[in-house]
Amino acid sequence: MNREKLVVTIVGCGSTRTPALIGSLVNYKDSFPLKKLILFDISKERIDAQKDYIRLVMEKHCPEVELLFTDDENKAYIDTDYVFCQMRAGNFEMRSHDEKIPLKYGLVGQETCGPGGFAYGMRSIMPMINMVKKIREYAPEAWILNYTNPAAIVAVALDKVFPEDKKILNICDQPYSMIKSFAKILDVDMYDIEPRYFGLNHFGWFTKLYHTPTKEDLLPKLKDYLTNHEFKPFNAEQRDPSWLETYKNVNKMMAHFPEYLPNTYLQYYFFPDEIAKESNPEFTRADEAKKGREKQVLDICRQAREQNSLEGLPLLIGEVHGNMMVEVAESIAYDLRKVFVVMVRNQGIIPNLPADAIVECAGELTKNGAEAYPYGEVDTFYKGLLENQYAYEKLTVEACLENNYQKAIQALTLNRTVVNPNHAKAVLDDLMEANSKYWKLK
Ligand SMILES: NC(=O)c1ccc[n+]([C@@H]2O[C@H](COP(=O)([O-])OP(=O)(O)OC[C@H]3O[C@@H](n4cnc5c(N)ncnc54)[C@H](O)[C@@H]3O)[C@@H](O)[C@H]2O)c1
Ligand SMILES: O=P(O)(O)OC[C@H]1O[C@H](O[C@H]2[C@H](O)[C@@H](O)[C@@H](O)O[C@@H]2CO)[C@H](O)[C@@H](O)[C@@H]1O
Ligand SMILES: [Mn+2]
Repeated sequence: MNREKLVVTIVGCGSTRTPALIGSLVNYKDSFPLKKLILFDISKERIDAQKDYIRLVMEKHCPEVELLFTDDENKAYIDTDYVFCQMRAGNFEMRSHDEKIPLKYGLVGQETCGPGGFAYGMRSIMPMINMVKKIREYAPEAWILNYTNPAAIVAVALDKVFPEDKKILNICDQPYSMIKSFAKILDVDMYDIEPRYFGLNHFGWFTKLYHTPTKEDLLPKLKDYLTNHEFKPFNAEQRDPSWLETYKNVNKMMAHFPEYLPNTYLQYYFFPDEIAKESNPEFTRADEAKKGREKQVLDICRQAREQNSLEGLPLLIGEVHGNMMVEVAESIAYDLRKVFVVMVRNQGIIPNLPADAIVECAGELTKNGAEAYPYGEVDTFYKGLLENQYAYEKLTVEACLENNYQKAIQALTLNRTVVNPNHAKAVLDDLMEANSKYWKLK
């Protein structure tokens, strides 16, 4: 395969998902060949923590690829073709506040949903806007593939600020991860499943699962299986308890609404009280991820640095996040028209939802970006849920861009995990205090 070699920049390379992303780039080096890999982060400390492992892996598997590690945003985007963006404004320290503060008020504490997702969105919007501006200074034609969360809020903000920039694609790996889990249950190849899907990011439903070799819709068969089997992720043996609980709640949601298969994130919007009550305010997902993935990856990187070799160390591969990032870029780079659940401006894909909503639906990734399949109108139940959630997203972005406290109260009051304006005010004031370094509303 003789494909043009590319320059890729990873923003937020200090992410503990980066070593596995490097493994995915190695995995796909023939079909997504690199000329240069630029690894950028604002924290030199976090770059240095993983640099040796990454360098050793690339020297072993892709010695021809030029590597640049930098904390200088004026070096990060020179001649780049693809920007993989995975920053976390405020790091896990602020994620922990996002997840713990709402629990003080009996509200869901979560990374991307509810008041935690609101606060995270308020922190992420300006750094993401500044990043796009900086990229466009150096690489006006580069594709910006954004994974930074909360993707729903970030996507609405970037679309509002850069409406004419056609080379920004926001992406979520949860549908991809769920399809991988469906494939294991159905005993088919995940790449033979072509989904149909509708909703917003972290707030959507699978409606069809076409098996491309037979054209059969496998969703009825999967739903039948899930009536008497717990839904488990494909990699259940490696997942932390909170994720297993999350996947199990899909069964619970389908008991009420059996028509479509819900994204796991809908659990927070249908069962907010139960989930808040079952949460441990001393040990939330941020703590679980630090104890799990973060510790495992940093230990491997530390050993590589100390021994200056990969001896006895695994080649980490991103079975979901990393592989998907590369497959998305590959499909765009070489116009492969691969089908993903993508985030696009609605504009009639779902005619009875706001045209400016950023919806999640199935589509093909081409050299011009996502070509979404028209979905059609959604029924009243879903329309009510989605219009309410999009109004929350839109008001959150406006509150941030206008520093508007009242719009923040409206956004949180609309959010299905909050509802009561007394709770909205209490949690907003507490989150604003904790986030005073990042955002302030008047
Ligand atoms: N879209 C999806 O489905 C999906 C999937 C997985 C992770 N994520 C998101 O990816 C991001 C990374 O999460 P993680 O846990 O892998 O990473 P992490 O929290 O381990 O590290 C994030 C890195 O971002 C860096 N950073 C912060 N602000 C930055 C800025 N302005 N410019 C450059 N770098 C900056 C930090 O220094 C840190 O090294 C988060 O936003 C997370 O929610 C999204
Ligand atoms: O709690 P974390 O930090 O482990 O993951 C939060 C992210 O969860 C989703 O992505 C998951 C995916 O759903 C899961 O199955 C597994 O493969 O890891 C993925 C992340 O690499 C969600 O889509 C993201 O938005 C969250 O940030
Ligand atoms: Mn996601």
